[in-house]
Amino acid sequence: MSEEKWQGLTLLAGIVALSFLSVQTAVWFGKWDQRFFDAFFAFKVAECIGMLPVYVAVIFVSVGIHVTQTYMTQILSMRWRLWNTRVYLRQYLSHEAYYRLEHGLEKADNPDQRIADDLSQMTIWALRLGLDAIQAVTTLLSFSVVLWEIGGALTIPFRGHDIHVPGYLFLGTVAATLLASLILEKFGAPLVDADYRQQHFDADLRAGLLDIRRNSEQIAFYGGEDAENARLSTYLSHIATNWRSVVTYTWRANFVSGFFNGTATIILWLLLMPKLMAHALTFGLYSRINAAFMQVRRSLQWFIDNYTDLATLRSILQRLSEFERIMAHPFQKGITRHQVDTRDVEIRDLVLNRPDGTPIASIASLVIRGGERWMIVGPSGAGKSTLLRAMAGLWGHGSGDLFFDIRHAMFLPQRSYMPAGTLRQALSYPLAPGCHDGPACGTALTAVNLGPYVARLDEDADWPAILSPGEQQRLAAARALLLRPRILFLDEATSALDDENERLVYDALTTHLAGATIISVAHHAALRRYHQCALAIGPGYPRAERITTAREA
Ligand SMILES: Nc1ncnc2c1ncn2[C@@H]1O[C@H](COP(=O)(O)OP(=O)(O)OP(=O)(O)O)[C@@H](O)[C@H]1O
Repeated sequence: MSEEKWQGLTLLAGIVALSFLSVQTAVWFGKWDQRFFDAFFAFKVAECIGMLPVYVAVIFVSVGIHVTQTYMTQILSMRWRLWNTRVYLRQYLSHEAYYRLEHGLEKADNPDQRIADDLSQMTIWALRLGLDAIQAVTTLLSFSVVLWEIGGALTIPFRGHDIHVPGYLFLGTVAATLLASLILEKFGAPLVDADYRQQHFDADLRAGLLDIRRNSEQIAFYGGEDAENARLSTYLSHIATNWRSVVTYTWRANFVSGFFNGTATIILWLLLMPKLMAHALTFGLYSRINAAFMQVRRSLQWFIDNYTDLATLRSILQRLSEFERIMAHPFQKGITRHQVDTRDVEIRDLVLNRPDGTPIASIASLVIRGGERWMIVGPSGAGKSTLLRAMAGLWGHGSGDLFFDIRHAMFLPQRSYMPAGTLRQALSYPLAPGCHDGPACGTALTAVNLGPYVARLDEDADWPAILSPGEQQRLAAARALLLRPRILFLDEATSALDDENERLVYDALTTHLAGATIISVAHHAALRRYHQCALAIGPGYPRAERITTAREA
């Protein structure tokens, strides 16, 4: 077991031990109360004053126990949250789980919220409720014994016989509390469903707001404020409607529990009547019975009082386990990739299907020799990007085998990712910013006509917003120049460029990456001259065809 886990378990054991101690101090206070009030009402002033120093000392210890327990719980909660989040992040960021969650057959909504919020909520709720439950059980056990012992037996005369009911105070308390709890459960149950729905509606609103942030420019161009307002208003109205149910159900549940709490002492008084009639009750004894009664009642009622919180925890755990299941669910792997240590790319009997099994395209056996440059063409929707996804291991629907140097291949999509930070970070992605020296970065940027940005390499700015789509595509091409892959796949990676810049980028790629195998998905006919072969796929080409072998480059 890791040191982190040991530390966590030690903290947990410490908290549980403090919880036992805290119950024991409460038991001690009960006994002390009885002795003190008996002396108090017997006017034994000196005895009362003599008992106070011990009382103060035990208060000191009991407060210390309580605050230390809270402190340790907070530390454990944070450690557990960090540990859980690290585990989830590792899973989320491995085997393309983040991609599968968005594009797989089963999607998980708002993964960001699950990792950031649900995990934090889960640790807080699970610890609080778990420790409270332990405390409730310990309290129940300790005070049940007290109530059973000091309550004594009740003798009921019945047809000339005396029936003895042992521990009648305890049994009476349990019966009354369970009855009240059943009534409360009946009134509280709809609140659980309403709370669950509320979380969903809140998440919808958050996701809607996030959509606006992500697509602010597109929405602004369309002047979509009214449409967005209407969409968010719908979410808000769901929240408002459900909120009314939450408030109504809360009112009902609170009323019932408040009424029971207010009248609980009457039940105790009624239970104590036989003792009172037998003159077997002193104020000290009453005070001790009252304290034990309250503790037993509260701990029995704990599960009902926390019914909604337990339901919240259950729904969080449900969401997290669903998320975990989908994360662990691998892509359908009908298409197999094989690592080979050459620059060749070989496709064997490839069939690309949609997730529902309908065919998109098929390519019979084909070998692209190392250093060759191929263009993949075909009408929109023919399956060009899907072919590249299969090459990248992101598409498994279909069958066939792909052989190439997976470890030294690079993929440039149409929209390249720009991480936040400096331009050097964006340029070096996915490697660390220090991997390439200044002159190498400068040469790469200049080669793709981004020379003016060389001086700003270390500027931390919102580069995705500053760089135009065409500049971002050129920056991505510069990444390839720096990374020097053996095989480069481009999926409309120059679609946003004018002819002149597109020519510049392809000139740079073919010159700097001489010897690399380049496979481009592109619509621009002008790009044909940079490729020796073209592979057409689509409905007009049931099998892929080599439509030209002329060396035009
Ligand atoms: N996740 C998906 N679920 C279902 N169908 C999909 C999915 N992704 C792609 N498709 C379908 O697969 C087909 C091929 O899509 P693909 O993106 O590969 O086309 P393309 O040839 O690259 O088109 P374009 O030239 O317009 O970029 C399309 O009919 C598309 O609707």
